[in-house]
Amino acid sequence: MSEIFDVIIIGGGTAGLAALREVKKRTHNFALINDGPWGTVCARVGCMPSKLLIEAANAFHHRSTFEEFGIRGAGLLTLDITAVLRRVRRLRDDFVASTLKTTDALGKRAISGRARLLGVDRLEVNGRELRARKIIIATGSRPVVPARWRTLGKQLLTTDTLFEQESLPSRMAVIGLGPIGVEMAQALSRLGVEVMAFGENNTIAGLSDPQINAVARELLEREFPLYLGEKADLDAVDEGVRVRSGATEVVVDRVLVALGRRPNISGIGLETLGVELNGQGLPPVDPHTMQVADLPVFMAGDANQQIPLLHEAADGGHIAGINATRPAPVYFTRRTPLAIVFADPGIATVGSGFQSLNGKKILSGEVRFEHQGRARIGQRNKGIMRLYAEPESGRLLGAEMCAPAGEHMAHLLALAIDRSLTVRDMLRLPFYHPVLEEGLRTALRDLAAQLPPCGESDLAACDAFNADALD
Ligand SMILES: Cc1cc2nc3c(=O)[nH]c(=O)nc-3n(C[C@H](O)[C@H](O)[C@H](O)COP(=O)(O)OP(=O)(O)OC[C@H]3O[C@@H](n4cnc5c(N)ncnc54)[C@H](O)[C@@H]3O)c2cc1C
Ligand SMILES: NC(=O)c1ccc[n+]([C@@H]2O[C@H](COP(=O)([O-])OP(=O)(O)OC[C@H]3O[C@@H](n4cnc5c(N)ncnc54)[C@H](O)[C@@H]3O)[C@@H](O)[C@H]2O)c1
Repeated sequence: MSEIFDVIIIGGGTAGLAALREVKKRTHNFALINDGPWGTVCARVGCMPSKLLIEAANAFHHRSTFEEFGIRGAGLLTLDITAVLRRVRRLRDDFVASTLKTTDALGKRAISGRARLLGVDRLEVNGRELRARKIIIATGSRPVVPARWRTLGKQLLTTDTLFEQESLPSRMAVIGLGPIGVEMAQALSRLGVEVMAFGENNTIAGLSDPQINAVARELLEREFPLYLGEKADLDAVDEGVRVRSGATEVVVDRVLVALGRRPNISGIGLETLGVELNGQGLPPVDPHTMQVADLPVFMAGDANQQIPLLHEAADGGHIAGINATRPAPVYFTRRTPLAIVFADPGIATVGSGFQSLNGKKILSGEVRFEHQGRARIGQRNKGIMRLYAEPESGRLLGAEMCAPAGEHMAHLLALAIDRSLTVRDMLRLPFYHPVLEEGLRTALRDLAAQLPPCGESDLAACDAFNADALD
């Protein structure tokens, strides 16, 4: 007779750990199975090491503002790239260790091995069959690398291998300009690598508003060339790797491939669940319960390909963990959409992005940061933010931006959208002076000018001075 667990979680990443946190509260009869290294993609090879590299790159890049501030000698500063990468790994190891505390404490209930489903209540791992009343699939995702490109060997990097490098080459191509490509291309360029970036689409970093995209492109192009609108292809040549994209052909030392990520579902036996799988081999998953069809099976995190972001993986795992330990699933309302790309200026989409409002009647308000007072003070006066609102009510619906302090502005806007605040509600809030958020207020005023006027006794009607020092 094989063992019967209340819950088996497959995948010890962020979604799996979030599920575990909930499952543990309700039963001790569970198992967590993880294939490959423990420690989560986020901490090992994702969010954390990428942000570590970006911070070092931006710190070095700030020397370009020193002369204007009156600080001399910036040209004498040098970069010890080996030390930069060593720090990335040192802090990365610390972050990984923080996640291992949870799984190390599980003892025999943490199983290292590759799980394969045998049905809705059975799976196989390390040649052993386990049974479970409920199963949570949280197997994450991995970088897409075309089979033909794999022959490039060590000349081809992904974010799985980038942070393990001891040094960086002189010339690199970054292929794919989604969030990963944009973040890493800018960081590598700021760390002194000659970067050439290729994207098959004309839009970058997940943006959909053409005006924001145009500004983001223009700002990045000041730092390194972007070749957009054509699929890139690679070949090994004597001098390195040849990248071809439309009429462009360049030879580089190494290539960072950032073509997207694919759910880890091949060979895990989803076909044994007895539900129809879509073209990508995925079963139907309710984003409010994380349940797979009406089965005692749940699927969370990057594995279900719904919203491949850390906080969404954590939420999905949380929901799956609760629902896998209840007789009937609870329906959860998901958070206001928020996606941030840690470029400089910061790129973000909040609430409904421009594309999702396509065809709907909306008002848009805009600010450009060239003349914004605080941004000029800090030499950060680049970028644009556009807000979208409902014409009748003035309710904020969404925003896209490539703006200084974009990650913080995006959170403020997410709060406003989540609370269904209107443009006037927001203009009634305090804006300290001089702060970058006054730029956000300018965009709100742009929207307010398109709405029916409010009364004189309402501070929301407070106009701009049209003076850089005061707005
Ligand atoms: C470079 C990079 C930067 C990122 N930056 C950000 C960011 O700044 N902000 C943000 O929100 N998101 C970011 N992300 C995305 C974020 O990291 C992911 O959305 C998140 O880590 C997904 O967590 P998960 O639990 O679904 O998967 P994972 O953490 O990948 O966990 C899945 C686990 O399941 C294991 N597994 C797979 N198959 C099996 C099997 N058959 N049996 C047992 N175990 C299996 C895997 O080995 C893995 O350990 C970034 C991602 C990358 C790659
Ligand atoms: N800051 C963040 O929140 C953050 C950072 C990094 C990653 N992530 C998450 O990780 C996921 C994966 O990121 P990603 O940037 O790898 O994927 P992505 O799918 O967003 O972007 C990949 C891009 O590569 C392009 N591409 C594909 N083949 C190509 C080719 N041959 N030549 C040129 N371009 C090609 C695609 O058109 C696409 O635009 C994202 O969806 C995101 O959710 C988030």
